[in-house]
Amino acid sequence: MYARLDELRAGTRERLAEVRRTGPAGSPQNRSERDAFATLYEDRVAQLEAVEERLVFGRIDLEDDTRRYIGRIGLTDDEQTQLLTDWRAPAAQAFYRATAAHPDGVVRRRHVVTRGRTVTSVEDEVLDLDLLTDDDEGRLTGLSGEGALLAGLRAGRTGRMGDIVATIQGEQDAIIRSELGGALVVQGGPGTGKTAVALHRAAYLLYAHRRMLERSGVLLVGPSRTFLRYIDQVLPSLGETGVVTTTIAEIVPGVLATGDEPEHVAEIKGRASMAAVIARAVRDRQRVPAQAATARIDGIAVEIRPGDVASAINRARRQHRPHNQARVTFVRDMLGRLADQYAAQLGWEVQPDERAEIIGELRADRDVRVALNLAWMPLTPQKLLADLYAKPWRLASAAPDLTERERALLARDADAPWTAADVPLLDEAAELLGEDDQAARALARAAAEQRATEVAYARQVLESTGSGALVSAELLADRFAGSGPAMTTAERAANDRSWTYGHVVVDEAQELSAMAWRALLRRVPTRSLTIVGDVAQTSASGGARSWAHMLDPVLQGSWRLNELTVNYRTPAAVADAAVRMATAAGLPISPLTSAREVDDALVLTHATPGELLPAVASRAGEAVASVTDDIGAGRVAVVATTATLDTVRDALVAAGLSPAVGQATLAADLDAPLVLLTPREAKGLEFDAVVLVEPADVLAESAGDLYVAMTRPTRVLHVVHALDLPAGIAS
Ligand SMILES: Nc1ncnc2c1ncn2[C@@H]1O[C@H](COP(=O)(O)OP(=O)(O)OP(=O)(O)O)[C@@H](O)[C@H]1O
Repeated sequence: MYARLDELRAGTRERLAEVRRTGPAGSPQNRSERDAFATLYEDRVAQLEAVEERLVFGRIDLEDDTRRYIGRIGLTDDEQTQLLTDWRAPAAQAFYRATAAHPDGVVRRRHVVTRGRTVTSVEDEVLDLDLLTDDDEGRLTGLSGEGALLAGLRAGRTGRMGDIVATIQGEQDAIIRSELGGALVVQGGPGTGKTAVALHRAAYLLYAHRRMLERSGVLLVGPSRTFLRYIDQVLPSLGETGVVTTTIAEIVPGVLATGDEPEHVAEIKGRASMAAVIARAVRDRQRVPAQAATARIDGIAVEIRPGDVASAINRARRQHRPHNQARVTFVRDMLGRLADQYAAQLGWEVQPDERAEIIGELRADRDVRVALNLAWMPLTPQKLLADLYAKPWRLASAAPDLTERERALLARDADAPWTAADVPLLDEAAELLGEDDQAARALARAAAEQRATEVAYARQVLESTGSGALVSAELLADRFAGSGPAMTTAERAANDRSWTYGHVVVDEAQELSAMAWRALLRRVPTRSLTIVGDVAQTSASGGARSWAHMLDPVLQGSWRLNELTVNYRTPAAVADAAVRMATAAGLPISPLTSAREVDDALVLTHATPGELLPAVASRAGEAVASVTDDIGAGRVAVVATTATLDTVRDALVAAGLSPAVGQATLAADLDAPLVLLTPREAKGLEFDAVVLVEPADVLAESAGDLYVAMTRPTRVLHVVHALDLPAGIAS
């Protein structure tokens, strides 16, 4: 298999070199065509490089005496005989699904473990009952490929999530291969593989529906940049590089949300009722003046009269177009009325070209412009929202249903930085305002004609080179058309606010506010979604405690629920303590079975208030030393509330430990052996060992956060406390 892989790599590199050798000569059309082919081959080289580790991980022996090897990608030899079956192909499904009760034609399943290009072990499961010996009996139930699975789970954390293709379990496989259409919700407790499943599903859908998804693209939404960095190697290792990843805070291109704000302010901004507030704020910018204004053009006076403005506004609104586009109608209408006033004063019959001239003069007149702008202001989303927050009377008019106190909480300076919760509101505003798109529409018409020619040409090229399996004519035409380096679908989608994706995957979806859902659903009109999360791990006060409560209003009840129940991350003793705590705190937890036991996985340390911090430092030091001893590397996190973060850091530094701190050190934090995080920053991540500081403080902020913090470690949870332990932790 590796020999074949090497051949393919060499062949693709040769073709790439050849394309590059043709040099920069030729027409622009030739050049962009060459760039497009170069990108195509570069992508292929990158894909072939990325599958080096564990290229082959499985084999199934079938009833008809055939054998099928399962791996990261499909490989055929020169005669097109299948050497390796892509894990996503229908022919690979039995590898994940077959059980002794439903063997699906499989008599034996083999898990192959490799290091580099060497096979280090194989593990067989015999599914044909007739071939079983008594010793095998016990292995009929439980986890598939248990040895390979447990070895994978025991390995030290690297600070980056890895893929799980070799050991996907039955209940996970069913979700990964679930049909593309509709909204699929995956609920599961901590460590049940929701993130892993979401990523593998994205890779699966791109494989199974490539024609459809390669041009529209797949969007993956995660809770934070740290989290996106944590998972950023998984899709490339599965041979997929074209997925756009983002957070809600980054969903509007060009808007940088760097500001922070209290939870209760973000909660107000996330309410569904804010959609109506934004809509009213836009309408408020279409105003009839209290008095007429007068403008003088060449000594002739024209009046901008309230009655005229009112009727022009009504006519423009009847078009139901976005504010900035409807404004064009409003202005044209008003200029016509003013031209009539002007002409009536001339004393002669005005001819059409003279009338056009008058309109031109009126349009250029400063007083006319000011009066028309006051009546119907061209606006950007940023200007609308900044004015709304900065001017109490605007907010009072747009948000009559908020209390005075709530409105006061929203008040801020016009130049304050945007926060994450502002971004969906900006998106809402962008939708209602629209762009002034006259020029854009003319360009689009010309582009569409050009494109039809390009697609036809690309189809010809593909037919003559036989590259049809790698890329479609439409995609290749897109790349011909891009000037400079050929843009991929992902790059173009990420830069376009109004891009609509073929599928959207949302992780930690329980945190999304109603306004965030509106912004997201705008990007996937087909409602083809994978929504994963855990309603017990919610921390945002605008987030969900029940999927129905969150999703029914936005998806009109049209979604299907799947549950994951086996916890692959956390040792049983730690998971049990977390579940007891969560139950005592009344969280809506999912059933959770741990895949493994680890000795001494839960260590409780009680200290006096004065000794708390030294005890934390000493536990952290021990944890770093012990995971380093065990596995040569490893990751340890100290988790503490925001309020205590600084003192905890000082204590760690005083003890000679230098933790990377939370989101502030984005580049360093995931690779550092020791990090200091708040529970929210730790969400979605995992570590070998976690030192949890004063759980009662965490609980006081949010029970969901404590549940998250307790379920991050793969080996050991140290709980260090001076206050009483929250109920349930100590059994
Ligand atoms: N089938 C599997 N084979 C091997 N490892 C697995 C499997 N399923 C999950 N894991 C591992 O279990 C750990 C937890 O998975 P993941 O982070 O996807 O869980 P999660 O449900 O998203 O957790 P949380 O809700 O706590 O963030 C990861 O290290 C993942 O690689």
